[in-house]
Amino acid sequence: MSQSSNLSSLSYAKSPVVIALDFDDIDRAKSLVNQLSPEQCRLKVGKEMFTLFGPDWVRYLVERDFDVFLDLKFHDIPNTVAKAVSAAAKLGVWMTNVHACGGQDMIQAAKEAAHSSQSQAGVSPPILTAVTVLTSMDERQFSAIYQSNDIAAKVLELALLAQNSGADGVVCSAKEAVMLRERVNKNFCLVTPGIRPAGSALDDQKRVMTPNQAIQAGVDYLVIGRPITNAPSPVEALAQINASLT
Ligand SMILES: O=c1ccn([C@@H]2O[C@H](COP(=O)(O)O)[C@@H](O)[C@H]2O)c(=O)[nH]1
Repeated sequence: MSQSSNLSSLSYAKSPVVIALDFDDIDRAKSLVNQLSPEQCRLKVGKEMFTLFGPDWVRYLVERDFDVFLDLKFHDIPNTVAKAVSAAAKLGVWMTNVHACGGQDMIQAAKEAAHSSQSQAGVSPPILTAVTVLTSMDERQFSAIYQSNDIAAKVLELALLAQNSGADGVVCSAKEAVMLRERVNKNFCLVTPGIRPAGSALDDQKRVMTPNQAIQAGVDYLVIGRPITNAPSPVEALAQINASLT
């Protein structure tokens, strides 16, 4: 089945897969991007590629009409985060994010910055998401920080804080999606890294689900890096993931 016919069986105009482009070699990244189309996937630029290659790399992807998630997880005083989000919005990114534990004032400042910058730049404002508890955390690591084993309760607390502060959604594990879907607004967006097709290496991810389990749990966007980028054929790996979504 072709990639486009795989997608036509879904209810999305575009695939919900966001490929995490975590490369230290820009030529390898470009070679992959040049084999992809904006209907097959969105693209995520994180700390590694942004630090190595900067805003020009983001512009390269935006100019090719990809929805770009700038995943820099801002966490600082409100003024600093607002200015960083404003800069991201002016790059024309589709989504950017902050850490929810930066608090209400920081998230509100980020949201206001996203909206005011987009009107100056004449582009749509980026979706603003807030990171709850990293998907690389298990109960052992979590309890060393929070003196509790209840990751789901902290994810819910941070998601409600984010929602009440104006964020459009959260980054969480798909394991928390069913619980969140019952408690957050219908259009609050759930973005989930820690996605592993059955049989894939977990790497440093701890709270994982398969792509289709995540979609069934109510996730909006699946962030997937190494299972695609380290595959013998990343394009084929993406096609198989898209085809697995029901
Ligand atoms: O809680 C989080 C937040 C962000 N990430 C990012 O997602 C990708 C996941 O890549 P994989 O190779 O599929 O593990 C990566 O860029 C992380 O920085 C996350 O994993 N968990």
